[in-house]
Amino acid sequence: MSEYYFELSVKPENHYELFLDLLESLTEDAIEENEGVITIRSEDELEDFLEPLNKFSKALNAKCEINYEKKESIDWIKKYQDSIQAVEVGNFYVRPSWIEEKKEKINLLIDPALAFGSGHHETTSSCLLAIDEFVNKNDNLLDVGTGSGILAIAAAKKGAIVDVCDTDEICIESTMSNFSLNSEKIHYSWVGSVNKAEKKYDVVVANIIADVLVMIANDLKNATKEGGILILSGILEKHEKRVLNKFSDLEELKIIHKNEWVTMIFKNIKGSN
Ligand SMILES: C[S@@+](CC[C@H](N)C(=O)[O-])C[C@H]1O[C@@H](n2cnc3c(N)ncnc32)[C@H](O)[C@@H]1O
Repeated sequence: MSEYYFELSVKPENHYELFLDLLESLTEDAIEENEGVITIRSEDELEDFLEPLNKFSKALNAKCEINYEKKESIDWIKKYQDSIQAVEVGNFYVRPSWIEEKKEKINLLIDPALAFGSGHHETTSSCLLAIDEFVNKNDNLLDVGTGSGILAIAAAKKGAIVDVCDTDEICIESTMSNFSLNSEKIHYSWVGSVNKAEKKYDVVVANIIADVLVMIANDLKNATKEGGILILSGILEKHEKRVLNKFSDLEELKIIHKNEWVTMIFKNIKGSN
């Protein structure tokens, strides 16, 4: 891509079609027509067009505004990539593929796609901190509402055996591709929710909104082993009490507040609801 391009714009007050015909005969570059202005952009200089245009205007006795500029090119892909930053959360470093790894961190490679979960949101980063603290090697973990798969990948990097589910099929596809980007394996995945879980887990993590967490509370507890850990997030402070009440039969281990978002970590002391 060149550093510069050239832009010629022509705004005839009359004989618009004749000017358009002339420019079409002069160039093979694309011509843009917008509100009476004809514009040509090219990586090649367009200076040679000025003389014929001026002569044409004179011959027609037409009034015509002509502007010619050299402009700096914008690398849109680079601009987009620069707008996406890596984020450090505890021992994790979440980064897109075009940002260099940090050798001293647990790198999570997540390329931004359609699914939620880049690590920048407070709920995701709080869950990452909880995973770092409460997930151990060989734990069986279920990520409910996996989105991009970021939490499941973090757990897999800590040596957990991970299952994922999401009600949105696109998220499962996105999770699969992010797992292969990270050279990690999903043990089992399904489209749907926690009610379809076929076993109990050492750790269940669910970063979904408060209303849904309350609605599926019994299924979340059922999927967590006795003595297992349940990590809940996606809860706005105004819903904190309601969610705490719904899970009051569990032992509260930790509550993380980040801005207006709350993340709760419980131990399942009964093994079921
Ligand atoms: C806020 S995103 C969380 C993504 C990722 N786990 C993270 O922490 O960044 C919530 C995800 O939950 C999914 N979801 C919503 N309701 C669900 C339900 N009842 N069961 C399972 N997944 C659900 C959504 O499709 C979405 O991908």
